[in-house]
Amino acid sequence: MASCEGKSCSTCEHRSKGTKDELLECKLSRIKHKIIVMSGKGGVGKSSVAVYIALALAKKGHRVGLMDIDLHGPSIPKMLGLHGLLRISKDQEILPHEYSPNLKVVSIESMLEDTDSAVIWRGPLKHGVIQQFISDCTWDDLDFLVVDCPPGTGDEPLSIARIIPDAKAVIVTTPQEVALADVRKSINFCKKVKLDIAGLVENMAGLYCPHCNEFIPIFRTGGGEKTAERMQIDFLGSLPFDPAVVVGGDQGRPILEDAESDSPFRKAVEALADAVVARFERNGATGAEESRAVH
Ligand SMILES: Nc1ncnc2c1ncn2[C@@H]1O[C@H](COP(=O)(O)OP(=O)(O)OP(=O)(O)O)[C@@H](O)[C@H]1O
Repeated sequence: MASCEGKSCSTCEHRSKGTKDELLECKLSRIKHKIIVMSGKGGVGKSSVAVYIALALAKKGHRVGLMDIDLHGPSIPKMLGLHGLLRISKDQEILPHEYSPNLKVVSIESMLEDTDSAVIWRGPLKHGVIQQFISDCTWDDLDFLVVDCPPGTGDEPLSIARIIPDAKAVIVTTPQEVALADVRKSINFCKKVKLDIAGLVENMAGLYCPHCNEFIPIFRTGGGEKTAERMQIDFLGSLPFDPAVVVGGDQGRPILEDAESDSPFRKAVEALADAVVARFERNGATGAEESRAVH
């Protein structure tokens, strides 16, 4: 079988003659770094973290794909103000939404006629949809693929860990000590499915008062860093709570788009993207090796 060697998979022999697995392998070989964003529990801001990491990486000049596999509650198109169904090319490839020249986005929501319809699929069917998403998408060459999973350790994270064996997990948590149990659950899941861990991100870590700029640690602070240390995984960074993130998410206009903004949230997102790049380009011990040391 001829390899793609930089040509589009839609024209290489994998599409017409290769097996599904060959096509998938071919597509994955063209994506340098794969990030799976996950969390032990819902509502910690996992999708927002996925969106802001992807946006910040794209703004720094990396070619980024953002994939929403939260099949039961996809939120990424809404957060980015993307409307309409995904188009299918004449070669039957899925054409992602082009949010910006460096950022392409696919979501299950953009494949459904009725976006309010509840998706009731069982594990094997979900696995097939996720596999097809990756192998049938025209991603071209990417520096980063950022995958947003539903909360918990169910079918979707399991499928994606199997489909993309060289991915690394970014685990999102909030600063409270009680979040520790959920982080431990995510780490155990990664160990079980042999998914490397890139590190931990703490979200909603305090609020800067919009009037006096005083820092208010709503959910306490520093819990994420302490947790990462205790679990022997990398701490990638902390994002403050910013009411503008909620408004931006609801209006489909992420706050990084505001060129004037010099907010603590924006600076924290940029630092987080730098930490992600450093983590993925660093040689040496992998997250899995580090997390294996956790008892
Ligand atoms: N740092 C932040 N500051 C302010 N609001 C935030 C922040 N992070 C997330 N939010 C808001 O919190 C809400 C939940 O965020 P999000 O949907 O990203 O969470 P999630 O963990 O992906 O949820 P789910 O469990 O449904 O997948 C959204 O309204 C989002 O705008």
